[in-house]
Amino acid sequence: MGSQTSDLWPAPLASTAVDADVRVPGSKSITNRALLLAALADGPSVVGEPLRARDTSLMVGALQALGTRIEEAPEGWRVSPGPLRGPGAVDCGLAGTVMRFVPPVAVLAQGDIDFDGDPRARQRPMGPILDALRDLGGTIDDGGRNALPFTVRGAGSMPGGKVEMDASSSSQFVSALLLAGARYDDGVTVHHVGKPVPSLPHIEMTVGMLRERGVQVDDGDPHTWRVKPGAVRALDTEVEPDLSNAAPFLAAGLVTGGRVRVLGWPETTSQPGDLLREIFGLMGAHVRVDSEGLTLRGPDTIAGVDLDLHDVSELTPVIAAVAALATEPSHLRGIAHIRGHETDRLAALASELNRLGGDVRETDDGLEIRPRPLRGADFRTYHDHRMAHAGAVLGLVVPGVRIEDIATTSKTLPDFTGMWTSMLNREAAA
Ligand SMILES: O=C(O)C1=C[C@@H](OP(=O)(O)O)[C@@H](O)[C@H](O)C1
Ligand SMILES: C=C(OP(=O)(O)O)C(=O)O
Repeated sequence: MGSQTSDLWPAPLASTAVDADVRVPGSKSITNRALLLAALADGPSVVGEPLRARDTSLMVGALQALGTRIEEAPEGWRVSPGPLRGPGAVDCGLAGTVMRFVPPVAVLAQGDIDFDGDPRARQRPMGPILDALRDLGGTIDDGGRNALPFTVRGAGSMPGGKVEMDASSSSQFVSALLLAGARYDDGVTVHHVGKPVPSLPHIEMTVGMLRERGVQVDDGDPHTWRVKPGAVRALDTEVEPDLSNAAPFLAAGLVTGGRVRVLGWPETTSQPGDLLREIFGLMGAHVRVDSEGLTLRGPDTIAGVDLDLHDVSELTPVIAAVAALATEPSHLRGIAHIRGHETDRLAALASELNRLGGDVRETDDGLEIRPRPLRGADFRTYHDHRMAHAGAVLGLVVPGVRIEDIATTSKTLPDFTGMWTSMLNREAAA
């Protein structure tokens, strides 16, 4: 990969301060939860304004493989639940939300469901969720790998009950059990044991979306979540813009000292990307939300930050890119688990920022970034959409950055290059 020139995208340099309105498509995390809950619901519903990207197509394909009908509707996708059944095959691609969220549904199907994904997907942590499903009464044949590929031998129902699980390597293990748990005979009680669970806002998103659909969830005790058995009510919804995918566009305003407005920023949200307001504010940006959206105005110089990103770890690549352009050192902490994301993001960020002449050191649980003048080079992305976003941000101000496999952005933003170019041409990127 990356050895051929055709794989390299010359990242556009910003000739002036960016000044643009941007519309980002729907949230990956909300779209895939809404689809899955619609497939488990007591009637048909519409997922409006969904994200249409690789991760959400994979979720659609997975649910269809289990017997759900999903069709185009004027507002988005109409989901008609059917009896869950195998045999079937699920391609997880590199989507954490598919490989973690769908097996707890597959145990409810009648028949065998085979799961596999991209080569890197086979290395992403799966053990805790597979063990938990077995403890709750499911049968999974993984050849002793505790990882993809595996077969869920669906029995048509699932006992459920109480389970202990170490979710320190991904919050998605907890979300996965909660999302399907209402359909288990005894519901589900998940008790986390181990180092702190990362990305807690994503678990809060899961709990909120379950409650919106009438599912009773008790999250009052520390490290414990209880879902009562019962129906998941069908609900027509509209997906919010993906605030994590807004990160590179806002960063463009920040690093060029320009202005970027992300249209339709929700007033209240469970998305961790909302924390960008605070984080980019600490880095010197002026940020304001009004009825139109969020407007960021970039500073003359970028401040260094010392941040624990445990709760918002998917924002790390773009924050690291901005930190490399600051006037002071930064320390990003609490993110050991992102070594298990699309790639080992700590290793990838250190290696690519240093390839551009940066001075970045990996720590056990984060990165130390000491800004240095950067120079153009080929920026590797390791099949990671957010590495590509980081490279594009750097390329705005560092001449000669070429990004390997920019198409990897299709995981969550198929038209990333179109949106990026429109932003630089001062048009609203729709
Ligand atoms: O539940 C979700 O939709 C997600 C949870 C988080 O996973 P981790 O807890 O593995 O970081 C996040 O990083 C990922 O992008 C999406
Ligand atoms: C970690 C991420 O994705 P996934 O849902 O595949 O875990 C991400 O999008 O940053």
